[in-house]
Amino acid sequence: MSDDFLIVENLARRYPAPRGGEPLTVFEDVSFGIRKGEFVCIIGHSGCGKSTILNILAGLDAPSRGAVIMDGKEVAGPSLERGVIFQNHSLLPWKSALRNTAFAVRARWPEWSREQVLAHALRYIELVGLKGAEHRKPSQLSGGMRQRVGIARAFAIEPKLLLMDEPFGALDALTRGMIQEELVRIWGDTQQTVFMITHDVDEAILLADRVLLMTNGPRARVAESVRIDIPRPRTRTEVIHHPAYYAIRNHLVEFLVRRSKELAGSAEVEGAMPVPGGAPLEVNPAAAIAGDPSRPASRSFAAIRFPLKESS
Ligand SMILES: Nc1ncnc2c1ncn2[C@@H]1O[C@H](COP(=O)(O)OP(=O)(O)OP(=O)(O)O)[C@@H](O)[C@H]1O
Repeated sequence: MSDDFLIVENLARRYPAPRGGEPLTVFEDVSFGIRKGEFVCIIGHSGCGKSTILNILAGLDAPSRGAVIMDGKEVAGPSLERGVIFQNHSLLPWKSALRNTAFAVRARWPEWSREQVLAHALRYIELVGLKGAEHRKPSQLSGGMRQRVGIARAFAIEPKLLLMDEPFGALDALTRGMIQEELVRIWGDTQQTVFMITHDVDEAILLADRVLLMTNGPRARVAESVRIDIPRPRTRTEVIHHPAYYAIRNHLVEFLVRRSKELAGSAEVEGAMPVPGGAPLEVNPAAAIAGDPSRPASRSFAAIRFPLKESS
């Protein structure tokens, strides 16, 4: 029996065809596990079903087939045990940064006193670097600051599982980099279990313990689970100098450019057969160069962000 904290078993999501006909199978046979305290990113082309999977993990959507088990219990609806951060932080516009965070904290621990709630919320506001701006309303904050409030709010309720749907997608590169590093630090402090969608290969390498790679839809599946074998703590500047960095990066980019399409919709393609139970193939691109830091790193890919907006 698996000792994973989160178990995703043979998940499929189908939608009825708009005018009769064959239903649309967005993904099927999606199976993976996440250990407690693990940071897992998922990458795949636009439309393969990443947000749908995240919504199912959150309990905001239901699968057509399969199940999600968290901490031994089947996920059957939304719960404060799972915190979600979306690209649009959805803050309450009439409440300050502190009150937005406190609002969630009160919902999580209704028995707490007002002082306890505010002190707890303030701790997380400080953790995301917003001390001094805690009384500002969302309209008085920059996009990056608003996203930090969203992160503070999600971490403050100390969910058992934190789900993030492209949380930095709307931010400029500089702000994005700063907040990514803050997230690395906060995650290091809190050891949350995290599942995050990103289109940014470098972001995934900086943040994740493992990256799940999805084939193109329809009938998408998680084909590979790629280990990011780079020691922590990681910083953006140091991570790119690690000997394993380009091996990992090239593997991820190569999957997205070529194999995500080749493996799409078919488990019969040679090399694409998932291991029994639909679990993804375990890959460690760093293993080949482990113990050989002198090996020259290939730099064959320039900065690439996904999606490339293509169907299968
Ligand atoms: N209610 C619905 N009815 C029919 N099809 C739907 C519905 N909701 C989503 N879909 C389809 O499901 C597919 C997966 O959508 P989803 O948003 O999960 O993809 P994604 O991988 O997160 O995409 P992106 O990277 O662009 O955000 C899309 O093709 C979408 O058109």
